Amino acid sequence: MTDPTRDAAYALLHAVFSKGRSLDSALDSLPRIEARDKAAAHRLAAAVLRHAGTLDAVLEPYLRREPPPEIRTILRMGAAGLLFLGTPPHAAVGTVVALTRSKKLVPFAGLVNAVLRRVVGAAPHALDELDKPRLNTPAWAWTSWGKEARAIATAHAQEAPLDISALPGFTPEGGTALPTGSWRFPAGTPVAELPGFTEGKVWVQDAAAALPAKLLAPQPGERVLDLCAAPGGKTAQLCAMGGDVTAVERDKARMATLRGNLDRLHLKAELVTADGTQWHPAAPFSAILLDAPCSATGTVRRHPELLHLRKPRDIEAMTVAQDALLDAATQMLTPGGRLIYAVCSLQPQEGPARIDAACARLNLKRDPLTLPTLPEAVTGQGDIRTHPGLWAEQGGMDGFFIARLVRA
Ligand SMILES: C[S@@+](CC[C@H](N)C(=O)[O-])C[C@H]1O[C@@H](n2cnc3c(N)ncnc32)[C@H](O)[C@@H]1O
Repeated sequence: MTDPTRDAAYALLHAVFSKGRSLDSALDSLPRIEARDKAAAHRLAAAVLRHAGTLDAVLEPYLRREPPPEIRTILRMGAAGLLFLGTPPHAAVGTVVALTRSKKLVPFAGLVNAVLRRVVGAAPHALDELDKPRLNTPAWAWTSWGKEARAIATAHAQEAPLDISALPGFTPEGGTALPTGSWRFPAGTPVAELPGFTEGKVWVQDAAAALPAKLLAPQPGERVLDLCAAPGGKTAQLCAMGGDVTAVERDKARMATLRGNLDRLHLKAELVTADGTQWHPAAPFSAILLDAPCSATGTVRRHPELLHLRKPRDIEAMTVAQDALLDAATQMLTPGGRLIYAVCSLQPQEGPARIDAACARLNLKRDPLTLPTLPEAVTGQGDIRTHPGLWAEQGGMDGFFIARLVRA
């Protein structure tokens, strides 16, 4: 017998590995199945993506030659069930052998059965000697993360907690108050069950993602530009702080999501659907938030497919877009005005290197930041760099790079 969970998990992994799709978009296009099966399939696919390097190292001694990619996926699924999800051996092996047959890979069913039975035998100590963080991280990413690489990669083994931001004056019951002002709930908490969600008092936003708008600190009534705005977590913060916010977003569908999010929170901003590198405001702004598109390597805990899909050349391509947006934002800034640049990336090319280049090319200078509630995130240059290994005991946080610039 095959089962709906294994079928759906295989479909998710096929979409990621063979079609380069994100896990979220693959989940959206699954055929209709029970919510419980869908959640279990998501958990299994995410475990394979998070631990793929470790799973391959466990399987390696039992494979005489490279199996077809479909069989490697099936073996990883069986081993992930056994080693990371506590699936009983007969179920972990039996279901993926049945899956192998149902995918018309019958000649490999014996191999899958034999290899996974060896893993069952080795299971109690199969992971003991392995350098799991290193095995699960591509070499280019590990090298680029410098001395924090091990802490970051270790944190990637866990699902991220659910953080929220709340409107001023609202206290989300049952949440843990974080020093930076966000509220934390355990991973897997259903969003609709969050206190204040249906009343439009809170929105989902990682603790690190909440920092850029706080660091821009708009004055009540100040005209503020949010240049890459959707889905609008930071727009909501800027509005809630009393800013007179203009939110620009290029993608129509994402702008519709932003509009829905602001409506739910009863917040108002001027919404402009436009390419931020082409749009010209009627008057310049004294405060701009540029939360630029990026490789998103700071969000691997939430999107474990990212390290399988991203390649170094994608990061180079992002820096071109980031420079163009920095050029455009500078043109929209009043003399003496401040610009917060943020990316949810751990890659130095998308962070400090973009700011060094902007200061050399444009009429801008770095204005060093302080962050008394998270001093360990402040770099020697006065930028902020968070990563999932910070506050590790409390569940970590997304990786963000944030810099403040002023126009001379
Ligand atoms: C990192 S996300 C922004 C997240 C958002 N600030 C928030 O807190 O919810 C980057 C956004 O920039 C948009 N974008 C990318 N290039 C753009 C451009 N040239 N002009 C305007 N928006 C752009 C993307 O569609 C995406 O929605």
